[in-house]
Amino acid sequence: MRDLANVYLSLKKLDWKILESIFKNMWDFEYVPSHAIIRETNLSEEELEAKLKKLASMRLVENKYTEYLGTAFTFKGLSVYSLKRLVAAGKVEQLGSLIGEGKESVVYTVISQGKEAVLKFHRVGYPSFKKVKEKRDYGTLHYTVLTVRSARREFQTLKRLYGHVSVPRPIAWEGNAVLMELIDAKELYKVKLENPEDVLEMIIEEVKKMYELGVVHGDLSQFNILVNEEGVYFIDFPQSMEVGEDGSEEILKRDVENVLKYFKKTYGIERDLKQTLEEIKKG
Ligand SMILES: Nc1ncnc2c1ncn2[C@@H]1O[C@H](COP(=O)(O)OP(=O)(O)OP(=O)(O)O)[C@@H](O)[C@H]1O
Ligand SMILES: [Mg+2]
Ligand SMILES: [Mg+2]
Repeated sequence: MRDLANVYLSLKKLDWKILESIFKNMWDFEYVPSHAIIRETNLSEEELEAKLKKLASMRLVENKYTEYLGTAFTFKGLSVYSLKRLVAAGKVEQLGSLIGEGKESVVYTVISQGKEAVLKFHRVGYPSFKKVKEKRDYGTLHYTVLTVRSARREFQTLKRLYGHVSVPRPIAWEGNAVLMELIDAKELYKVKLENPEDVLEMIIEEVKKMYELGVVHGDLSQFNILVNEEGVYFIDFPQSMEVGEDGSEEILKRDVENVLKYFKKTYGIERDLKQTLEEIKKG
């Protein structure tokens, strides 16, 4: 994913058409059959096969021969195509630098409407999709469909919270990519707080507001809270849940417990879990 800009620039019009066709059809096929792409691109069988081989050598697609030739996006392929859609929509002008590469995402800075912003590419279930498939029954959906869902969930949750809770402003969502405001702040675990009691209160206040808006973060910890002089910010929402959804109370408890444990371990602050949860839930 480090060479995303070069890959992007090397793709020709016809390559983009093929990627577009895979995107359109990936909801219905684990491997999109070549005939579906041929119908949309007017390429011959031989031309398409040659193109798909080239795209596979660039690690943008994975081809599979069964009764017919089928193809599916890799994480990189879906990401570069999602970027293309954001560029086409006028949301991204320039790709910046890679600022984070984790299990579940690759995060870049970009220039969006003249300002620096964050572009997060989701990759849930990648690369061990087979395991995911065994655990929960997704039928023959390709894992790329799951990454799109995860991106959509993050975008929708940010939209719901922005303006009420301290989260980055969501700008756009395409494919597995979420474009949002860049927060100039550091992860909580990297910072030595001078006023940890106040910061903990601010965090609990925000969790309470989220709860009032019907959202449970789902992955709250010192890694997904950013802090600067002005306050605290919450990021990383693909696991977010609706209040009232099955299991959401347990997840809320885990979220709050993570935060309280961190403040106890790092700053020796004692705050009762049960009481804190009651505070969050009382209107
Ligand atoms: N809006 C933002 N502003 C500034 N930095 C951000 C923003 N969004 C993400 N980051 C940075 O990118 C990192 C990864 O983002 P995020 O936590 O959303 O993804 P992740 O999938 O949890 O990554 P991981 O696989 O490491 O768990 C963050 O820890 C943060 O450093
Ligand atoms: Mg994170
Ligand atoms: Mg995460």
